[in-house]
Amino acid sequence: MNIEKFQESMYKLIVETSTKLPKDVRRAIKAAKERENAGTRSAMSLATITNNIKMADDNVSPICQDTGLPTFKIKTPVGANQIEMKQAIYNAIAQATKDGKLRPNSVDSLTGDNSGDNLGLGLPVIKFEQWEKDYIDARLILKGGGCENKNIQYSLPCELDGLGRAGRDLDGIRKCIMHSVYQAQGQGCSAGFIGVGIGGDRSSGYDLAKEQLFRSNDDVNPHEDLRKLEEYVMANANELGIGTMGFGGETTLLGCKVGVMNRIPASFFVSVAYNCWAFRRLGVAVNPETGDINEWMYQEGEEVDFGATEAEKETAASVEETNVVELQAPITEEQIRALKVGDVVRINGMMYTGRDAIHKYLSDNDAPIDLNGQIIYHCGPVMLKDEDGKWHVKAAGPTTSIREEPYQGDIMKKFGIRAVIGKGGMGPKTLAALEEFGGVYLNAIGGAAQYYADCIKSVEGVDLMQFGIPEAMWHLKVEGFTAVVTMDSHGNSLHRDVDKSSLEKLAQFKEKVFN
Ligand SMILES: O=C(O)C[C@H](O)C(=O)O
Ligand code: SF4
Repeated sequence: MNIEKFQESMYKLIVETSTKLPKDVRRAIKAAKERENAGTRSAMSLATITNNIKMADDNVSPICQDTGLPTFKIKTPVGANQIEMKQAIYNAIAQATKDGKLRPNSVDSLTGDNSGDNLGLGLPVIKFEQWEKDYIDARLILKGGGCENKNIQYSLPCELDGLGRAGRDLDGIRKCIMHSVYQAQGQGCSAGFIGVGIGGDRSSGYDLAKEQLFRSNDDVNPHEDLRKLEEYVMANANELGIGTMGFGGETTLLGCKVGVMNRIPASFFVSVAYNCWAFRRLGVAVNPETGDINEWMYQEGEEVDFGATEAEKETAASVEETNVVELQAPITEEQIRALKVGDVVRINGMMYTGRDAIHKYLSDNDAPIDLNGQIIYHCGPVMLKDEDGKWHVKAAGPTTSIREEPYQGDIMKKFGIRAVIGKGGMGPKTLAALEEFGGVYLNAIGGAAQYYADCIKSVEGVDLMQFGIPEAMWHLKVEGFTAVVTMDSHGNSLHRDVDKSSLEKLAQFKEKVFN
């Protein structure tokens, strides 16, 4: 095999997967967009999402800043040198990271050190299998952390919120799947895709669930019962009304694929792998002699192009109908108290990134800069340094805020921070702090990393670089950065409301459907 050529083919697969959504995923997003009523928050979010997909296409830049945990599934003809292929994949991963197509995402679990090149113990994941065919089938999924955290595994029988008992039968499985969509809310950047694995043990069950994410979203399950189950979930999950980013709306789920394997008598697992709308998985058929790509997978059918001008117009139009407030830090308590859930804010000026490592750090240490009246952005961007040592933002969407729940309220009070931007919402502790102190939670559109990178006009500095690129505190100057107030200083939370109403709707699916 021409291994240099194979490495080049793997590099192409990585770049294409990170920057261009496959056609089956685009079709699902397009259909969701057509279902959503113009002018709603969900419609506005979907317009931002499609606009972002288009920008990623045009810029050949990551669709989302979290380029995930790369997982390769490779089938090789008997005799192919898998050791050599593995090294070529490592090289291609390191190169794609250097080129800003992947965020350095490989972190030492104990020390927190970022390897900087996406390599390290156990990463990337590469699963080889041999087969009788005469070509290499190489598939890649880049599954981000926010949606990965919303995976869930049920051990039947069990009691489920809203649904009651789930027994060891098809109907119990049905309840688990409906519950899995409910518990994800908008935190995994809904609308999402789910892969479900029935049976196995805890680890093979999850593997089976993830395996389902490699099926085309348009296929039909050949197993009769599973086909019925998939169709049932697709027909009913949207009734939960969680909507894009958990804003409420018509589309919550874009795909559901279910697989089954045997189990041992005592165990009955239903494992669900949740994937965000930024469903980045592609595949190629490679010639085992030349290393060239013969064919791309998941690319049947017409091009689904999200025309930028049309999307931009729609985004702008839906924003105009809402109350738009301009914000510039430092922000006063009075300005914050004037904001209400549902308002759209447009931010100009400075904001500072802070996510997991920074929140932990700030709870024990002083801030490196004066944060009084400032805005914290829950974001781990993709950054590149040019020859002059200047940093450039390549992708910069929000991260899931709920992880900072234990710290957020205390830190806002300690440093006088008036606004935090993130996605998926926060819990009761933060809501109480916002009310007491005069703060606001702003929801940006998860995954819209190109859209927000475009709003960032310059990088003015960086602190705490020892935490690595995604976790450092970046000083960003923005223009026209748009987000929605979803938690205000009057005790209102859109997230709490959508959770409550979707739980009520979930209870409508309590009655037996399958025997
Ligand atoms: O790590 C990130 O940038 C985001 C993460 O994928 C998330 O959804 O929270
Ligand atoms: S931020 Fe959202 S879109 Fe990006 S990887 Fe995380 S869950 Fe997916």
